[in-house]
Amino acid sequence: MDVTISNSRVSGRTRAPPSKSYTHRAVLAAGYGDEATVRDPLVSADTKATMRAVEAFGGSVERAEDDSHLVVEGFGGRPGVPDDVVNCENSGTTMRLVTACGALADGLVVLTGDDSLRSRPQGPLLSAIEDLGGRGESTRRNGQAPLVVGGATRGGRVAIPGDVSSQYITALLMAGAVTDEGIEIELETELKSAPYVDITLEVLADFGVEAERTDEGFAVEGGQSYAPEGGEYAVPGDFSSMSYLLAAGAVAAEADDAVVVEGARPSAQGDSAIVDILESMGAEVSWDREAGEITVPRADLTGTTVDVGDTPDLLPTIATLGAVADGDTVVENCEHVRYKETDRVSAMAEELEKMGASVTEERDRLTVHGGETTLTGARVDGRHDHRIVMSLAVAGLVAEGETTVEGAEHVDVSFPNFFDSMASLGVELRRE
Ligand SMILES: O=C(O)C1=C[C@@H](OP(=O)(O)O)[C@@H](O)[C@H](O)C1
Ligand SMILES: C=C(OP(=O)(O)O)C(=O)O
Repeated sequence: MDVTISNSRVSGRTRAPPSKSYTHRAVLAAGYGDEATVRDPLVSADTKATMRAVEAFGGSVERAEDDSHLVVEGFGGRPGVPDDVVNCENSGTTMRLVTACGALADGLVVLTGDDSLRSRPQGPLLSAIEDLGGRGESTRRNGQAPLVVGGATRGGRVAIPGDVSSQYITALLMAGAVTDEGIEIELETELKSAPYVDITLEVLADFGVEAERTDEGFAVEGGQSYAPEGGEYAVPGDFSSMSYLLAAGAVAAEADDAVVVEGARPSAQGDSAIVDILESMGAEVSWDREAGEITVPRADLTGTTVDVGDTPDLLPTIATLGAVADGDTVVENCEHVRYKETDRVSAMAEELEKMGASVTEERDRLTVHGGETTLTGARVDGRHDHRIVMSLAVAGLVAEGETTVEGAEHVDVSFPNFFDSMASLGVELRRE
């Protein structure tokens, strides 16, 4: 599907979808347990992949008709051996979390995914599983999926790099809790995307599982059981998804009106940094934390410098904001953003350039030279990547003329009703 966006003004209220990261963890945590209800889940292409994996391991996931909750019957600690290959489609989180879970099976589990997922790095997690006495192999021996894992790993001590994906740590902590020996993780390099491990520790604690940060990394004891208090777990709103709505307000709100985004209760999400980033660019954002509402009026944005070591998913949003702002916006510490659904550093540089922006790309840094030209509508490629699609759609709000984003259906990965939300804020768009 292509979506064509006209230069538009926005105003009114909208609600952020539930968090993808929390939903993945809650569904798998419930899978490791006996039974739990997950309230306000994100039901999207990626989280459905995790739900199917829980079913493949012997659990079941029943969706309420209105998707207001899920009832998950778990596989009770140790996963069964699936009848078939587990297809994680486009979801890195699913593949990493399910790889470590699959290594607990008393048999072999085969994991695959789409073209994008089969090009993302899994090598450090496979090596960690082998070091823990399990089997962790890439069929092509290139550290990428398809993967074969299993061998009923008992846990132990393992060293792993922290600068490729924090999802390896999340995966080992979640699986480690049900091993015999527990897992101690030593970080060989600095941890990037660290707030995502904080999210994991928060969800584990809410499911009654103890894990901790140590001097060397992280540790989880074995022999634990997953069970949320009262049998229920509620998912908070998603700040990465929210970033597009807030950015839309900052670049295109009506002169006398603002955009109000609901579902913004504080949580461990690093991507709530979008509020500070917008403020540092000159937007007057107000966040009522108790009500969970963020209000953003339009602002004349100025460039800023952002280190995205902790917040890789914000890079596409910041790049778009930088293209609209006056002066340079520098995104630093972004090499790990190249290992996502696509290389998002290059993707944003090349697609914004098609709209007339001036951008300098370096391995670990992206500089958007704002204010040099006005953005012009163009035909841009969403790169089969939900975040590239949504960021380019926001740029389209202020570009002269029409912007067509190709492959816009990929928003279904994290924010299935993104274009409905944009239309409800007043964006003029056509889906073809
Ligand atoms: O654990 C998670 O839920 C995620 C961790 C991050 O990935 P990395 O740890 O690979 O940077 C992030 O980019 C991804 O969207 C979601
Ligand atoms: C990188 C992302 O997710 P995943 O790693 O789960 O594919 C994302 O949502 O931006």
